[in-house]
Amino acid sequence: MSTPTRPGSGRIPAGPPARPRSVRAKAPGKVNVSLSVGPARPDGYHSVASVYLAVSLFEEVTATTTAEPGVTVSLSPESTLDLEGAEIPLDERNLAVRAARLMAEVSEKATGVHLEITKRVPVAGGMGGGSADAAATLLACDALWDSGLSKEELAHLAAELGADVPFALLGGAAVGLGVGDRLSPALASARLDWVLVPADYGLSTPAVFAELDRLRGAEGIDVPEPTEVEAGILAALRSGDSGGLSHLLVNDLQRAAISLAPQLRDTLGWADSHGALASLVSGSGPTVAVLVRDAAAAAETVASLAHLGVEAHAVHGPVPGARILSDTLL
Ligand SMILES: C[C@@](CO)(OP(=O)(O)O)[C@H](O)COP(=O)(O)OP(=O)(O)OC[C@H]1O[C@@H](n2ccc(N)nc2=O)[C@H](O)[C@@H]1O
Ligand SMILES: Nc1ncnc2c1ncn2[C@@H]1O[C@H](COP(=O)(O)OP(=O)(O)O)[C@@H](O)[C@H]1O
Repeated sequence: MSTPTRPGSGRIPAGPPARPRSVRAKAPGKVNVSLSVGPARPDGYHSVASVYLAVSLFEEVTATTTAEPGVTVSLSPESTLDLEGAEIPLDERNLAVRAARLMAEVSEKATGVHLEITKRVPVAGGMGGGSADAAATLLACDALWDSGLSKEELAHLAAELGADVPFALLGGAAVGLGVGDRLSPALASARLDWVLVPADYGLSTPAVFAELDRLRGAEGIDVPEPTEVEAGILAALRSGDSGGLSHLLVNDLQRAAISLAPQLRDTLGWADSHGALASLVSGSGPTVAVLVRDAAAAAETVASLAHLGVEAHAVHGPVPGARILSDTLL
């Protein structure tokens, strides 16, 4: 994969372009339909084999050139999440800010930029919301600064930002190997319906991986490779066979997430006794992804949960990866 060259070396030149410009992009959240986790590697990451599915809950990022150099970020009041308790850093730790800075390093015409993020994907929920922000920002800044990076170059930058960022760029369905960043797109056009049940707390991804290591103790674990399970999942995704898929969902991180948040058992149990085809914790959790028969079943499940005071989301997948929505001279 080619590495973009870095003319700016991280320096963001002062001064606005001739006319301010604003680019809006969106990128989807994801569910890990399968997630097999191998042993910890020397760099602290774990090898994984995962089938990713992009779902119809989108983050949006509007990148606007500014007169001041540097990158600033804010959260849009259009966000559908309750952002009160969500711990989203609004400084250089924000994944969108990191994405803009990285893009500035490789863009001749980088300017100061303000990022406004519309949050819809549960924060620290195992659905890759921050990764979607980063993917949308890469695409928006690429357009804003006429960087003209290839898909390959964008994917390379995405992998520098986090294991899940390349998939948020790509979207659809894909098998992820390595740390999840080595992606092979899967043929999947049939629609699958899900209900996403967010929790009112988050789980830290590194903490969940560490808990899995603790629970496994000295168990010998092999580096995961795609098996018949992944092949079966891909076949089910191709044909939209939700019944077949329901027997194949697997997430090695689920027991670690449950160990840290035992109340997850209640959500999984509720889904199984209320008509779900299957349910599993998404990624490192705590969002629970419930596979249902069709859109009507999804609406019924959301309504039943609403009676219990739980706000869930009816979504479907696969959906496309990061896309530009608008590009405006102000
Ligand atoms: C578990 C998964 C499943 O898709 O998603 P989430 O539940 O976070 O959405 C991913 O592997 C998360 O990807 P992402 O959230 O991008 O992780 P990163 O920011 O790159 O890594 C955060 C930390 O998670 C741990 N980590 C992440 C990925 C991986 N394959 N092995 C790991 O051990 C490492 O401790 C790393 O320092
Ligand atoms: N743009 C962002 N949106 C949400 N969280 C972010 C963002 N940038 C950094 N973070 C930090 O990353 C953590 C994990 O974020 P998120 O992507 O929502 O969850 P997950 O990794 O479980 O999919 C958050 O708890 C937050 O501290």
